[in-house]
Amino acid sequence: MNTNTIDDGEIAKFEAMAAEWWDETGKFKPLHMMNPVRLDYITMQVAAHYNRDLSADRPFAGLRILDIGCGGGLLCEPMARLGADIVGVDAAPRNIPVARVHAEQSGLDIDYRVGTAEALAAAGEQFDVVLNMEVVEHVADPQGYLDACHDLLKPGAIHLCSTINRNAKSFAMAIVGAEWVMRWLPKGTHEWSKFITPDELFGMMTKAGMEPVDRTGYVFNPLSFTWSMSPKDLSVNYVTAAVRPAG
Ligand SMILES: C[S@@+](CC[C@H](N)C(=O)[O-])C[C@H]1O[C@@H](n2cnc3c(N)ncnc32)[C@H](O)[C@@H]1O
Repeated sequence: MNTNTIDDGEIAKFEAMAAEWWDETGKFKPLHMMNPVRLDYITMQVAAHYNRDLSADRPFAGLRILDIGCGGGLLCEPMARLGADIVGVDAAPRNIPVARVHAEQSGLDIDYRVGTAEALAAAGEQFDVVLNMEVVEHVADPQGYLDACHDLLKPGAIHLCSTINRNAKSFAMAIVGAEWVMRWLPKGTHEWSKFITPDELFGMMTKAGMEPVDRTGYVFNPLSFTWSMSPKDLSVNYVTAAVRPAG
């Protein structure tokens, strides 16, 4: 594989915000608000795929999980608490010390590294689960990125990927609403043209060699300020599950 998924402009945006990862009222407020619903989806999909009992003490013990584009570790930490052997990788170097310090303060053992999916894949690393949440809309060469994510899956492993749909509503909600009106994110955090429709994402995953198995929306309620899952409404934010065939 010969790709470079790093978009220097995107990495610079995240470098500038790195200190704010764990500030629930700061620039990553949308991810903090979204986290409970994302985690429900991830835990349910992983538990179902590997037949794990979520009422057990460390239900993900023995599972090697990669969180690619891990940012400050908002997803790595709950995975570590569930017992997973978790590796968090991000292309923005400033994110990694922030993630490491927070994990240390939380008493969690997480392997954080600066890097990319393609570098890990070239090194032959493989995982039982690849988490790929809110990253694909920030990379250069999304197809090359998903090809690398495929290679990072052990045969039979599961890939969970969330992103933002591309349509008039997502422009209104994710850019005008979140960046210009609510000012949750700095203007320019998202480029509408880099958003990906669910069909496009499934097409790229299939081309990469994965078998898509689920797609679900998550929807923001502006009255209750909460997020919920919606199997029918994928008009803005959505998450997908796909597997690498076993043989
Ligand atoms: C919107 S944040 C999502 C962070 C985290 N996945 C979460 O959902 O909490 C996108 C992250 O992807 C990282 N990123 C962007 N391009 C990347 C690439 N090519 N390879 C790895 N990480 C990348 C950014 O540095 C940033 O931390």
